[in-house]
Amino acid sequence: MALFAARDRSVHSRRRRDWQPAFSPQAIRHYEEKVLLHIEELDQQLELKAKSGAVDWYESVDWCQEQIQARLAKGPAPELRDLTYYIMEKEKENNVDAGPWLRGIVCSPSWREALAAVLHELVLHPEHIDKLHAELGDTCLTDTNALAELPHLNAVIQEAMRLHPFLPTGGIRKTTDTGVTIWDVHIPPHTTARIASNRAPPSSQTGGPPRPEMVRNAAAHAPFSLGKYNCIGQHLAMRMMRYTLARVIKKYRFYHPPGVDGSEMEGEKADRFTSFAGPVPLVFELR
Ligand code: HEM
Repeated sequence: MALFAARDRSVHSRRRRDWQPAFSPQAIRHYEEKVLLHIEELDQQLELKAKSGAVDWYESVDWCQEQIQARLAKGPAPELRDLTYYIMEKEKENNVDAGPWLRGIVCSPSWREALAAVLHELVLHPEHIDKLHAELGDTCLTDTNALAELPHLNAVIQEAMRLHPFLPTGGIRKTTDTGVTIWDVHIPPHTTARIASNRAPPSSQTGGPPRPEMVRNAAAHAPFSLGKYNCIGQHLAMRMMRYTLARVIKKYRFYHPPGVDGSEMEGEKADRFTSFAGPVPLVFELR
């Protein structure tokens, strides 16, 4: 059973405690060496295609994921500093075969779709591409601390995740023996509830990312969910996104090819974004 599906609190906490060391800052620093190699490969793919016209963003990301799938098929590197090996070994102790759903996470639609959302919003609001390019300036593109300090880069990522939530309907939660009252609504005991994410107005109405003056309560935006079941990979995911975007923005210009307007990811269609699997055609040009 996948970690997030473990509804028994004590089972979940025990398994999550086992996972925690795999997401410690030291462990993440170690994976980053590998992540940066994959970003380098993605960049090479983009550069090749930039020379030959339109690029479907997913096609390049899929290529990277195929490389990861192939590596997983060979079996994870048998050392405890390898994320997949560590988790599979820990889950074996819990009698769980983590292989199938771990593959789902590592090749997760979450971060690739979050990145597609950022690129989509940037193409609709290209003035932010220029602003990000200026903000990046001489920043070292592999310095995670420096990238984490860039306010516009982080605001753009957050705003794109708000407009295109990975889980538009929120995660599933079950009430305990007493039920729960939220504002004036009582949810009875032992009831499964799905919490709707904040429905965001389309970016054409908000003027695109980011609009700090529109933020009334920053805590209302929780793209990685909250509490004991929140995303354990969120710091890794944010770092991967910052590295990838910094590289792409620094090196390329990108826009929709003629006849494409991005409407596939807007309006009502955006509500189905989680399962969005269509092409995201963008033209990439070397700066
Ligand atoms: C932008 C990228 C990502 C987004 C938006 C995201 C979002 C989420 C959300 C909303 C949840 C909570 C689900 C719930 O409430 O039931 C979750 C859980 C989880 N995520 Fe992520 N995630 C991302 C990337 C990752 C990565 C890169 C990893 C690991 C390498 C990861 C591993 C997990 C795990 C293991 C859980 C279950 C945690 C638990 O139940 O204790 N996620 N994620």
